[in-house]
Amino acid sequence: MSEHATPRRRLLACLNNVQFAFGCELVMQKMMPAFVACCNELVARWEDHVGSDEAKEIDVWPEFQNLTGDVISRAAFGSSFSEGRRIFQIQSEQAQNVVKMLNTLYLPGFKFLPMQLNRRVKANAREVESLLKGIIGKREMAMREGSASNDDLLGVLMECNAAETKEAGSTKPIMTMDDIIGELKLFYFAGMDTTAVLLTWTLVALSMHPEWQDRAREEVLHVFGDKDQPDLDGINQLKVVAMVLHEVLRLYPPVIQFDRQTYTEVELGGVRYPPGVILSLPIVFLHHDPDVWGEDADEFRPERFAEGVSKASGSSSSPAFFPFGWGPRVCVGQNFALIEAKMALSRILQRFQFGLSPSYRHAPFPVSTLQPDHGAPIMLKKL
Ligand code: HEM
Repeated sequence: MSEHATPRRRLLACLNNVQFAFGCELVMQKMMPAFVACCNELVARWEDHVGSDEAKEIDVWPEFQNLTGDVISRAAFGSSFSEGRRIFQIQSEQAQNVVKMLNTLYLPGFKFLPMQLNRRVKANAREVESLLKGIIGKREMAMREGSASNDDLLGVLMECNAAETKEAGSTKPIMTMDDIIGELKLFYFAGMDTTAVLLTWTLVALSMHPEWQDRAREEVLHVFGDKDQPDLDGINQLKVVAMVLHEVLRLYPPVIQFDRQTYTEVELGGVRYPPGVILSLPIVFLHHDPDVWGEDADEFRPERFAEGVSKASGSSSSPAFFPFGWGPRVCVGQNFALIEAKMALSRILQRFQFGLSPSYRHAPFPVSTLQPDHGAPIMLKKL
């Protein structure tokens, strides 16, 4: 990296290292126990819930939010998991508080008034910061003593930060404590509900299409049998499950659009845009475009992805499948999310048969992600 690199560019380099880490088989191998533990806890809880009854209803949407929150906590903080879990609970509450704030009448300066909600938001923010500072402080000390592990996200970030700081010949760390706290908070927001909605819509789709549920289960049982610790090798062999997840990501992209801002004058589709123009990429519309996907664009047909993502959109020459964004700012957690989803789905398919509850109402609704507006009540039956 050039010596003229700005702190922001170096910070991005750290983030790219995280992307590399999540793409790296060795790091993902180290995170597998966290995934297995959380998925097995979920399956055990569902088994208790169903008991010996014929079939029992469960709203899988909050269940998957808990699962993905737990996974992020464990993957991000390793042994400091319990403090991580508390941070996840507060962050979830903060997200609801933000929605409440957005739903109140906006008055300038409102957020500075000592209202109950404002006080709660500030107290939560202080608690998260202090918990994160505690965890980071402990890890810094362990790094100095040479006893820190780098098999969690915090370890990867701190190790990259130390290496980048050394390379820059700087006496001050490239990423400050506040930067690291900001990145960790971002990982909760970016990685929790996105993966939870992916899993939720997958269970809904497989309930609506039992033939695909059977095919996916057949594959999982073929690869893992009744093994309760699915491994990365097996996860990488799951072709039908991957096709199903891609088709769900196409029909119900968790992030329905993302924006880009021009920083120089650019020409796009014959139109010249000056710097500073915000362009929105409507992922959800592209994913449902019949010109790209064919007349059955709105139908659930995982076989589109049988020959991989690039061949799925037929004759279209431009990329039309963007669930994780595109380009240098593509989602750093896509590998993480897909492994997590495959693992959870494998464990569920091994143990349960499922279908929609009569109380289910299909209402995908964009909040921050494309969420089920009335939850996702599913009937579960032990196999
Ligand atoms: C199904 C699950 C997920 C979906 C659909 C998803 C989607 C996205 C999208 C569309 C973006 C914006 C990309 C762009 O602007 O080009 C993004 C960014 C990001 N995602 Fe994900 N994401 C998922 C899971 C995760 C997970 C599990 C993590 C963390 C463990 C994560 C961390 C991030 C981060 C940190 C960014 C910002 C990257 C940057 O600004 O450079 N995501 N994600």
